[in-house]
Amino acid sequence: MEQIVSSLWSDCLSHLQTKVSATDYSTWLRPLQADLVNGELVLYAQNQFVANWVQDKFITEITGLARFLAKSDELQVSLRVGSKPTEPQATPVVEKVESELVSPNLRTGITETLTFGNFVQGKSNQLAKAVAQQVAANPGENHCNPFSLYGGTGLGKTHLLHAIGNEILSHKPNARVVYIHSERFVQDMVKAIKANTIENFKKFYRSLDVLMIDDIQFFANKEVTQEEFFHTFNSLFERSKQIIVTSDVFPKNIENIEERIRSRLSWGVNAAIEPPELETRVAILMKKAEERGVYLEEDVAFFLAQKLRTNVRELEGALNRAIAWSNFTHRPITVDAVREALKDLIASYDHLITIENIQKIVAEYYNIKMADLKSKSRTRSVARPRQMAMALAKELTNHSLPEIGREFGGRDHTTVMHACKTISEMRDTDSSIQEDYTNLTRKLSS
Ligand SMILES: Nc1ncnc2c1ncn2[C@@H]1O[C@H](COP(=O)(O)OP(=O)(O)OP(=O)(O)O)[C@@H](O)[C@H]1O
Repeated sequence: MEQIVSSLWSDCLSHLQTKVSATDYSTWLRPLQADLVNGELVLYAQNQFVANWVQDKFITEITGLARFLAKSDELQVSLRVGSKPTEPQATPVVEKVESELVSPNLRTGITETLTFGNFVQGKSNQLAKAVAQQVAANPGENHCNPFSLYGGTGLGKTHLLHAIGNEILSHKPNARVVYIHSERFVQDMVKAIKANTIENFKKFYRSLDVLMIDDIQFFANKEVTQEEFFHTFNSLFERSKQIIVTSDVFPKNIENIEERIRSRLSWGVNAAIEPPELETRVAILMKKAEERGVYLEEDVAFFLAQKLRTNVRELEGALNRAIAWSNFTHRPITVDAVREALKDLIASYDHLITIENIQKIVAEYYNIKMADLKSKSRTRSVARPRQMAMALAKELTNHSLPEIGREFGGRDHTTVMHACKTISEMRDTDSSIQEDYTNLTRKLSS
């Protein structure tokens, strides 16, 4: 028991040493004495001042680490003033913690809620997901090691890493699996060098079963980190331990990373993740809303998915804003409400749609000439599409009414206003106009 506590606490100290300054470590943390009392990790400080300081500044970090290392989410950590009693106190609860402490497992940085189950699959990410599932089923197996996942920002790379981690741990709860963002890896390494604990750092990363490093492009120009990563990579790879990295571009094209690392990253398997297509964006929104216990109408999901086209993180952010707005105002989330609540965000996307583009798509859709939309003709076959194009220009761009009028053969702003009003009213009463409107917005936004 004594040995278990001291090993848990010394492991905690080794990690803390790489995370806090050398002064903090030697002043506040190293002098603490540890004991297990009724299944709780009790830290003894020599006086109240030290106890308060550690409580304020370090208790969250210590608790997190102790739970990871003990693999017990229930492990409590508390501070007391004084010295550790010579006779350790034990109760049956200790048995549980004790058995957990001896296991060599480690689960660091993995978010339990990011799983394969809540990763929405579409054409853009199905290969990446399939390879990720294969890696999770057979970590360390040669042809999938290393696994490099690459693609633009906010497209689900990190989500897939966590999903792999969770899947592996669900089958092998004792596996030592670590997820770390590359910037954090660099920071921890710098601290370890300063604190003279780099050997612990190296030992730690080389002892893992699965190492996942996110956004590895941040290693660019960091020669010392690259050197350490290179040796960690070799050490893990030689022992068939799984390495997974993500990057914003194809690994061979990451700039300012040593060639020997780039070439190693292409040894195994790589998969790209692309921006999701409209239907997948809608499905993601519906899933995220469901996870938050919110019912989202499909037309709202379509509206948001049409507006925000390239980044799932922003799409999710927009949904969160809409939900917050609805909670705050006690109003339901409708298309009009979302349009109003997210005006600024939507406007930033709208500049991508031009009046000229709208005229072209509308003319094609109604099989008329673009010039007709700008002409003086008042025949119905031209006037209605013109009104539709004006309404879409008002809806999907940031142009003012006079600006829109000018682009339609120099018409007055009241004509545009009238067109918007007519189309809006007809959408409520005439299903074919509503259908045209939906089809056209989809064409313009995808
Ligand atoms: N297919 C998907 N299904 C469900 N959620 C998704 C999907 N793709 C992305 N997300 C969500 O979008 C958000 C952003 O994804 P993530 O953080 O994984 O992006 P990333 O590709 O790692 O971005 P970055 O390169 O900026 O780190 C997360 O909340 C994630 O859960």
